[in-house]
Amino acid sequence: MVHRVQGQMVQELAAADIGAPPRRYVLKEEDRPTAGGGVRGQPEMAAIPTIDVGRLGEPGDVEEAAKLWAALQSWGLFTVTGHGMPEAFMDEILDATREFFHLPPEEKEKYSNVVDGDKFQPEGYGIDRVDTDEQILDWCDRLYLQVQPEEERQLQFWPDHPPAFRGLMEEYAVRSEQVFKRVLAAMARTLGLKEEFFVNKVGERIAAYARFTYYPPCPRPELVYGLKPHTDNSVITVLLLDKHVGGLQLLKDGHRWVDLPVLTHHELLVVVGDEMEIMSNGVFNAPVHRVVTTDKERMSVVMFYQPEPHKDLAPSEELVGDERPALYKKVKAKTFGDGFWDAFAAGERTIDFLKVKVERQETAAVSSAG
Ligand SMILES: O=C(O)CCC(=O)C(=O)O
Ligand SMILES: [Fe+2]
Repeated sequence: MVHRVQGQMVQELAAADIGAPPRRYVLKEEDRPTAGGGVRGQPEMAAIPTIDVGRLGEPGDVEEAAKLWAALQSWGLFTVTGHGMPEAFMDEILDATREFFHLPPEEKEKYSNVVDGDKFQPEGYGIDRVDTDEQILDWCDRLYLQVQPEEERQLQFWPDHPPAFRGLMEEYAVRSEQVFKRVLAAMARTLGLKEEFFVNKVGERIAAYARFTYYPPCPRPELVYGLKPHTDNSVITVLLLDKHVGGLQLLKDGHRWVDLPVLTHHELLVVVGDEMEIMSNGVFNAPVHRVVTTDKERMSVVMFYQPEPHKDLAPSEELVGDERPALYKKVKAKTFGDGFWDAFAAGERTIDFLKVKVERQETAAVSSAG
């Protein structure tokens, strides 16, 4: 893949008071958030289920587990309470994120994701990868860091400012992983499997990546995406969202965009990712989602949990049978993870881009005709 010169930081563009977003950001009419009419397409507000993760795995959690199952089947995501994180701590993380993005450009560029002149690499600060001149760019800047396993941290990309940033992220990595593990155990149990089932599949040295996204105020929100439609490159994703400004939308039933509510009570959001879709043989599906912008700045801190890179990703045998043949081919976790960046730049799902879905011949039709 040829890496083009990476574009400008969106935050600087927005600060230049340009009136309208440059051509590189403007969506084709049919892709705009307003397609379907009205402000932001006037999507409906999703009634997202809330799961108390503190209750999952405790005696008598039957009701909570049933809610989890229903949430996964109808939405592929849910909000989370009972995560044990103090409110002040969650606020501090979002405050530190805001402080980082509000640093002068030259301070942030110390952590640039462009190295050797024009070579993009995922970790660090910048915009997402630009592969072609035709690619329509998202209205956001981001900082991307591997946080687990600890030995894999590339601390040269971890901001020194604000000074609290590193300590907060170290603690958040631990606490967020607890949520991840609890949810993973509960998901296995909803399938009648042992609670270690998925944890064993992904390995003990789970990879966690943090994405801090900054969506600058946009002068014409109806023309751009904050973040284009995608599914997550994760087993599951744990999100800490801006508690003042919304923008996250979900594609429901394959055709209508619904707004996710602003989470004002220190809830987290958990989203099923592509790797879980494959491992569960499509019993759990990764929801397509996107972010639309407004005239206000917005932030999110998102943790992607991925299997150890050498692990195979494949439909679990326990979830494959005559009634439900394997829907996905086996692929190395690392191949899938690397493929995500190509797919994302191209605006495609990794599962489609890497052709991981099993193409079934029309055997039923043939045999019934024969
Ligand atoms: O900013 C958000 O609300 C969601 C971001 C997201 O979907 C992602 O980082 O994968
Ligand atoms: Fe996402």
